[in-house]
Amino acid sequence: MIRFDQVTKKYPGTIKPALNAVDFEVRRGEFVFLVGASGSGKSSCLRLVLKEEKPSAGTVHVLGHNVSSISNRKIPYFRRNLGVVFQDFRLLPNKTVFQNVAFTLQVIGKSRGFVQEAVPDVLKMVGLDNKAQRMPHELSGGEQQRVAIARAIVNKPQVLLADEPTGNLDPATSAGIMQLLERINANGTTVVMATHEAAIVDKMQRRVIELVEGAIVRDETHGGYGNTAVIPELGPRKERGADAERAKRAVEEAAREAPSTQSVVTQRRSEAAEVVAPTGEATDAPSATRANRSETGAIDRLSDSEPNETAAAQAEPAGTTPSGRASDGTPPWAARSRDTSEDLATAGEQPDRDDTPRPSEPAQPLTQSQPITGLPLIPGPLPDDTQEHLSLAERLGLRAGKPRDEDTEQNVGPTK
Ligand SMILES: Nc1ncnc2c1ncn2[C@@H]1O[C@H](COP(=O)(O)OP(=O)(O)OP(=O)(O)O)[C@@H](O)[C@H]1O
Repeated sequence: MIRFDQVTKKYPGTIKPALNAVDFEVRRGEFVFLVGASGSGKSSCLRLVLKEEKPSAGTVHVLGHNVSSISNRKIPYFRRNLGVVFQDFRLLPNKTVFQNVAFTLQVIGKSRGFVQEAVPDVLKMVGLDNKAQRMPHELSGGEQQRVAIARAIVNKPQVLLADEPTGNLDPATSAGIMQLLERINANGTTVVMATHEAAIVDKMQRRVIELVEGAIVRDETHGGYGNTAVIPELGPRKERGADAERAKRAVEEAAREAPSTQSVVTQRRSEAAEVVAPTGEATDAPSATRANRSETGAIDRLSDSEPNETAAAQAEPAGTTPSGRASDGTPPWAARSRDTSEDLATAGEQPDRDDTPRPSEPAQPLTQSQPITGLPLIPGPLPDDTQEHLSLAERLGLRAGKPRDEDTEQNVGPTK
C-alpha cells in the first residue's frame, strides 16, 4: 500500500538529510505510528506519501504507483484516495460543520444528492450529527478535530494520514479521537499517524516505526513509544562519563527486553546510537519538542473559495449516477473510493505492476452505523512550477497560498 525504498530526502539549503535511506512498507489495513523526536523526519514521510515533496533518492510507492511517475496533472486523482488530518484541524472558519465536510465532496464534483446523504452519515459516525449547523469556533478542539476527520474520510479514502492529530488536545479528548481512528481503521482504512504522544502509542500497541535523525531505528509490530524518542541523547560516546554510558546502556537494554514488544528492530538502532551530535548536544526533550511543535503547527489560513467546476466535472468518478448512487444501487457513502489505479487510469496513468497491494488482514466491523469515506482534494491540476512553493494544505486545495500576515480569515484551532 505504501512502500519506501531507500528513500533519502534532503531539503534545499540543508546539510543533513531529513530522511536517510529509509525503507519500510505499510500494508493494507495496518495502523502504523511514526514516532521520533522533533525534526526526526515524520512529517517528511507523510509529505512524500502525498507527493507534496519529492524524494532526493530512492522511490516511494503508494497504492501501487511510484509517486515520482505521477504527473502533477494527475495528483488530484491520486490524492483522492488519501485522507489527511492535521494537528491544527484546518477547518474553513466561515463554513458550518456540514459545509466543511461537504466541501470535500463538492470539489471533486459529487452530486448534491450524494452530499446530502454522505455528510450526515459521516457526521453521525464521528458523533457530530447534532452539530452540523455549528460554526467551527462554536466547537471544542476535540469536536473540531472530529470535523476534520469527517472531512478526511467522507470520500472513503484507502489511506488516512494523520500528522499529530491529538497534538492540541487534552488526554481525554485525545483518547476519543484515537477511538475514532481505531474504528476507521477497523473498517479497513489504512492509518499512518505521526505523533509525539507516548501514552497513546503505548496504549494502542500497534505497529511503531521510530525515526532518529531521518533513519528508522525501530519497526515493531505491537510496539510502545519507546525510549529514543523521549529520552535525550547523551552525547558522543567519547565524551560521556561512565554514569551516562551506564544509563544509556540500561535504557537500550530495557528497550530490547520489554516483554510487550515483538521487536523487529533494524540494525540501524545501534548505528543511529552512534550518530550523535558532534557537539555533544542533547536532542530535543519532550518539552522542547512540544514547543517546536506548536510553532510549526501554527494554524494556516484556509481558503474559502468555491470549488472549481471544471475540475469538479473532470473528477466525477465512474460508477455513480447523477443522484450519487452507484450504478449497482449501492448508496454513495457505502462504496469505498475506487482503487487509485482506476482514477489514474482514467487520467491515463497505470499503476506499477510490481507493487500490487497485498491482501488485507481481516478488519473488525464497525459498531457504528456507517462505513467510512474520503479525502480533501485539489480542485484542478497543479502547474509543475508551483508545486515547490505550495504548502500541503494549499496543494490539497484547503487554503490559499498567501502569506500569513495577509490573513483575514479567522483561525479556528487552539494553536493561534
Ligand atoms: N521545507 C523544508 N526545508 C528545509 N528543511 C526542512 C523542511 N522541512 C523539514 N525540514 C527539516 O527536515 C527535518 C525533518 O523535518 P520533519 O518536519 O519531517 O520532522 P518531524 O519529525 O515531523 O518533526 P516535528 O515532530 O517537529 O513535526 C528537520 O530537520 C527539518 O528542519
